[in-house]
Amino acid sequence: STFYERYHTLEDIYDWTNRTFQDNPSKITVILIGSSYEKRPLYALKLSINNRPNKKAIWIDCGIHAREWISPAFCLWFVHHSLSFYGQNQEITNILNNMDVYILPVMNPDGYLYTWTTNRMWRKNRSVKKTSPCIGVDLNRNFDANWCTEGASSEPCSEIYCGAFPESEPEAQAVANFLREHKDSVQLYLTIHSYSQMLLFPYSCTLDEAENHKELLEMAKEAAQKIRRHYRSQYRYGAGAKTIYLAPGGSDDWVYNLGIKYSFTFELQDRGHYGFLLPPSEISKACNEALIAVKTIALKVLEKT
Ligand SMILES: Nc1ncc(C[C@H](C[SeH])C(=O)O)cc1Cl
Ligand SMILES: [Zn+2]
Ligand SMILES: [Zn+2]
Ligand SMILES: [Zn+2]
Repeated sequence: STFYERYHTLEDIYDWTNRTFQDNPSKITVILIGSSYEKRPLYALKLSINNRPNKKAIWIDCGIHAREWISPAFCLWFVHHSLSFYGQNQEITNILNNMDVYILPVMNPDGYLYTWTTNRMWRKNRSVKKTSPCIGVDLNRNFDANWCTEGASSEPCSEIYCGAFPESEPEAQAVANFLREHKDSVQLYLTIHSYSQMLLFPYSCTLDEAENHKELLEMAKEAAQKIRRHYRSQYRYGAGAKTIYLAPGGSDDWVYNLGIKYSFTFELQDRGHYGFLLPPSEISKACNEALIAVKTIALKVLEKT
């Protein structure tokens, strides 16, 4: 439907969340995992097709960075595709028969709203610090992974401000708490960003290699190859520090160190032509590419366990 080929306001996404639950009460549950700095709810959808005992799970968060609008669009796209094609598409059927999926469409609702009302290029959350006129923490520098070392800034006015301390921000704390509670069932962590068309995995916070580096590289490579074959788009892939930049405090690194060994950051379309301002006409291609990557990686995780 064309609903999924448009960007949606925060209000629309809350309404969509509710409607999706109402329309699929046996497959969807809505979980309040916390609230934002400005007290907006952080709702995650749990997609669970059957109640097979001790099923494993996938976690997908979107919208950690406010201006990266293609990210929440993908979370909605993923839920829609899963519900529409379960039982028809062999890959999604296989994944959902064996795994539950937690989807957090907007991890940074205050920032997302701000990009609709005030500043389209906003990145951070909207937390206020008494001792500074500047607002916001980069939520992807606020996790406890080499926190606030090189690649982040302790300056509140910086776009990569790490916050007062690890998990100082309620949005980061909500996700970290949920994953700490569910680390034994969540096997695959995906966090969706834009832009630059990359499939990244730990570490970004250090140049050291992750202990399952070869495995992660193989999975990312296979996903990038499938995207190229189906959509002729080039996605670069590799460990974050070498592939994009050295940066500490990211969610993927923290989740990895928590023990969830399959952890990826997707940077979706494009490569800079439109950048964060990817037009709605490009949403379907961008989301279908991301979908291929999610399916490829999820199926490989299934094979391994
Ligand atoms: N662990 C990480 N993984 C990926 C990235 C890249 C994103 C791209 Se917008 C960022 O800069 O926050 C950054 C970090 Cl700190
Ligand atoms: Zn549709
Ligand atoms: Zn980002
Ligand atoms: Zn980015």
